[in-house]
Parts: sequence; C-alpha cells; structure tokens
Amino acid sequence: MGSLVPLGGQLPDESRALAEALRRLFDGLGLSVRRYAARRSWDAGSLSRFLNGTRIPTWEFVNSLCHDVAERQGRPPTPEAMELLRRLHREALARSGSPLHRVQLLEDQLAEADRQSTRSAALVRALEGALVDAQHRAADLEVQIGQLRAHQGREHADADKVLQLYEDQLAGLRRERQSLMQQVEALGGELRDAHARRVEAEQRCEELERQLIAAEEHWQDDDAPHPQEARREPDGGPEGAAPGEPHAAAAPPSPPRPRPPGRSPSPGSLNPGYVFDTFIVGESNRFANAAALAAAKRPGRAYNPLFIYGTSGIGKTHLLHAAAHCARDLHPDLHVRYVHAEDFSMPRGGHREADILLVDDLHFLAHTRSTHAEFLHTFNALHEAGKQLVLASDRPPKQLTNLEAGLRGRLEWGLITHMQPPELETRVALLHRKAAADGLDTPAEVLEFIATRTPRSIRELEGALNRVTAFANLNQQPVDIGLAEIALKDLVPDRAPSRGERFGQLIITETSDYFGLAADDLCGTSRSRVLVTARQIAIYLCCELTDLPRPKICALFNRHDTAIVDHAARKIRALMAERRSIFNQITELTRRIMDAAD
Ligand SMILES: Nc1ncnc2c1ncn2[C@@H]1O[C@H](COP(=O)(O)OP(=O)(O)OP(=O)(O)O)[C@@H](O)[C@H]1O
Repeated sequence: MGSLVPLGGQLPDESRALAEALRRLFDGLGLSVRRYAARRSWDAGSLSRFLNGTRIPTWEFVNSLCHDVAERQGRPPTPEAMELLRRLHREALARSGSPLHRVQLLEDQLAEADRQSTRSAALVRALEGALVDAQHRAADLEVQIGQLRAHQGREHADADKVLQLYEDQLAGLRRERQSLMQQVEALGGELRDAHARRVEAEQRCEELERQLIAAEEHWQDDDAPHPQEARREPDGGPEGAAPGEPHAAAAPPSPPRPRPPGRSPSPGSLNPGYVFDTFIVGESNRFANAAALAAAKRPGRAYNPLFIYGTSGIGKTHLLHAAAHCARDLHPDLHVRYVHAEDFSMPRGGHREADILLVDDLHFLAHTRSTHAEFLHTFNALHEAGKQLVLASDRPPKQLTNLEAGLRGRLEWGLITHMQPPELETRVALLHRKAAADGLDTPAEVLEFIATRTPRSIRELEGALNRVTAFANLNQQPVDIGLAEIALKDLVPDRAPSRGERFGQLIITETSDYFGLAADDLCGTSRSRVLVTARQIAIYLCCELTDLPRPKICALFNRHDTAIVDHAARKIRALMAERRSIFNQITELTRRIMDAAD
C-alpha cells in the first residue's frame, strides 16, 4: 500500500477535517490508492486529491468508501459516524465557494429535505391512523362505561333487594330459633317429669306384681298340686289367670280355639327390658348389635333390609326390640312397628304405613298365599319408599323354604348377619348382668360354672341360674359350685342340637302324667288351681328346655297371647325360690322329661 502524502499547510480547516476523516477511513481498507481506484473504477489521481484535501469528493464517493470499509470490518457504519461524515462533507462544500460545490451542497440538502419530508409524511399517515383508532377506541370505551354504569346501578338496586331479603330471612330464623329454644326448654322439663312419672309407674307395677303373686299363692292351697292327686281337685272358678287370659268357667277339653278378637299382641308391644343397654355384646353378636343400632339410628339408610339370623334363644328378639325402642326414642315422629311373623297377616295395607318395620321369627310366617302376597307387597312398598325393614329368623334367607323364591331373593338385598351362640366370655358376662339385675349375690366361679355347663342358648343360661339360686334360697345355703352341681344335675349339657315342638309335646305329656291330668286339659281352658299351676309349670319348662319362641309355646297350649308365657315363666321362677315343693316338682319333672327324651 503506497503511503499518502502529508496534507498541505494551505488547506482550509473544513477541507482538512474532511480529508483527515477520509484518510482514517481509507486506512481501514488496507489497500493502496491505485488498487482501490482500480476496484472502484475511480480515477487514481482524483482519489489522491480527495484524500489530500485538494479536491472535495461527491457524497456518493464518501458513502461508498464508508460502506467498503464497513464491509471489510464486518460491521455496518454507525449512524453517528455517517452523520459526522455528512456534516464534514457539507461544511467542506460550503467553505469551498465553487458553483459546482454549491450545486452539490444544495442537491444534497434537497435530498435530505426530501427524505425528511417523506419520513414526516409517513409519520403523519401513521399518526393519523393511530389517532382515528384511539378515537374509535375512546368512543367504544365511553359506550362501555355508560353501559357498565347503568348495569352497576341496576346491580346495586338488586343487591339491596337481596340483602333486604336475607335480612328478613335472618330475622325470621332468629325468631324461630328463639321460640324453638323455649320449646326445647319446656319439652326438657316435660320429659324430666315424664321420666319421673315412668319410674314411679314402673315401681308401682313391680309392687303390684309382687302383690299379685302373693295373692295367687294365698288363694291356692298351701302348696302346689300333688302329683296324681290333681284329679281330686275341684274344678273351681277362675283362678291363677295369667294377665290377659280370659276368666272362663271350667270347660271340657276343647280343640285349639280361634284367637279371641282384640287379643292379638298389639304390633309394637315391646319388652321394656330389651334395650341396647341391657344387651351384652361379645364376638358372637357384635356385628348384629352394631347393624341393628345403625338401622335404628339411620332408618332406611344404613342397611336395608337388615336380616339377622341365628339359633333360638341367642338374643334376636332382644335386638329387634332394642332397635325398635331406640328408633322410637330417636325418631318420635316415625312409625315404628314390631310384629312377630305369626301375627303378620293383617288387613291389606296393615303394615305399610310403618316407617320402620321389624318382623321377628320369619320362619314362622304362615304358609298361605294371602300372607305371602301381603308380606311381599309390604316389603316392596316399604323398601321402595326407603323405609327400614329389620327381619329375624333362625336360618338364612336361602333356607327359608316356607317362603317363595322371589321373596327369599329380596331378603338378601341388604345386609345379612349371623348371630353365633354366645361364647363363654359373653355367657359369663350375661350371668353377671342377670345376677346383678335380680339382686343375687352369686360368686363369680359359680357363674362361670353355670356358663360352662350351658353353652347354647341364653334363655337356657338364665334358666340354669334361676335353678341354682332358687335351690340355694330354699335350702338357706350359700351359692357355691357344689350346690350348683346338685341343682343342675338334671340339665344334661350335651344334648341334641335342637329342641322344637316335639320336645314341647313331650313336656306336656310328662307334666300331665306327673300331675295325673289329661294333656288336653293341660292345654285347655279350665282355670282350676291345679290345672293353672301345672300348666304354668309346663310353660316354664318349655321356656327353659326348648328352643321354641314364645308364640310357638303359646300355640302348644292353644293360646295366642305371649304375655301368658311371660307371666307363667316369671311366676314359676319366683315360686321355685320360695317353695320347695315347686322346686322339687320341677327338678323331678326335668329328670323324667330328659329320661323320656333319651
Ligand atoms: N346378648 C344378650 N345380652 C343380654 N341378654 C340377652 C342377650 N342375648 C339374649 N339375651 C336374653 O336371652 C333371652 C332369649 O333371647 P331372645 O328371645 O332375644 O332370643 P331369640 O334369638 O329371639 O330366640 P327365638 O329365636 O327363640 O325367639 C332373652 O331374655 C334375652 O334378653
């Protein structure tokens, strides 16, 4: 690259400044003057003069030199550098004073002014567009604001109305709550009074019952009828009648009589002692207990139908009564109806108004078309209406062959729970509870002994405890295991798995033989003292020794009111503890019955 000659000392300042700037640029090319002149088809002499400041180049030259340098350096010329060069170029042109340069300068200024005008025109157009847009948008927003204001006004008005409604409702509810709280307080007082009256009435009942037993004993001979002497007893007038039995004159042996009108146990008549509080819970019955409680607490929602099954005397009836009591207490507005299956057939629609229907001993449902149809329709109506059904039986639905298959299937819709015979622990707990309830002071080891000997039914268990305490009472002896062994010697522990109606018939035969009576008389209507006591003993033995439920025992004696069974059992149980002759008769009769059964 040939080096440039130094700038002359006579150069005007503006030309010098431009020439220096061009030389700095040109250095950046790294080329000689000739070579660059050849590349760009410039005249080399003119190029030298541009760079020496002796001639002012056109803006075109300056511009292309700038871009060549930028291309070589790999970056575009900055706007500031271009602006500086343009200013130096114009100053140099202006200073030169030659007409050519003046023309160039004006052309340059015109081009610049034209560019600015073009840019300004574009800017004007853009601004005009933006202005129109903004005006439109502002107009739109104005409309929206107006609409929102109107809407807001309406909303305020509506909200005020709604708020007022809430206020009114709140005030109404507060007034209602206040009045309900007053009612609750008043009802609480009434409930406490009613409880107190109920306790008094219960005490009065107990007292009257004691008086009744004493009066009956006084009325009878000083002792029970003597076996084989019974026939000599005059058939007296009505005596010893159990509560609810009609007083009738002596009558010849008669066939089973039809049920007297109005004597059916009212559906819903519940044993007041059969409540959850008195129900001992063990492994054998825990689930059934919980399910019955749930059905009582949330009728129609827990398990529907709830089907409880298990052998006789293990507490199914107790649980059904407990569920009914509990449901009545918790839902006083609901119609709770308990019915034994034998009493089920009622006039059409009889049970359909129930909200909770509990049917006991379903295996005894009468085997007639009309009863089945009524049961099926009642079941469907209640189930569809979401009413609770609780059913008990001695066998699972599938084995209820007295029912039609369709009905059996329906019984499986809900929860089926099997109650097992009580395990030893539960039996012991039951005996403790019973001993405490009866005010008996029976040592724990004796209770355990009794529980071990009577493994199957709770009814049997209670009978065994009764025998032991009665025996101790009669002999004025403390209750111990030796005494218990003697008292229970005739209650054979390992017996046949089930004692049903045939065993009941055996009891009737043996009892009538023992007292020298005819079996028909024992089950007849005569009220002679002898017959009444013998009948009550036979009923007691049926309760204690068989698996028969109360309605079945009633039927054996041609009766329909299960209260007779309760009364007889209660009375003989009390007499056994007070009168040796009765205890001995029952012990001897039990032995004979067991021998005959063997
Ligand atoms: N878990 C228990 N807790 C307290 N008492 C019970 C329990 N189980 C049964 N009992 C009592 O045992 C006796 C017989 O019970 P229940 O009559 O309920 O038996 P069941 O299974 O209905 O018999 P059945 O099928 O012969 O009618 C009743 O006096 C009952 O109170």
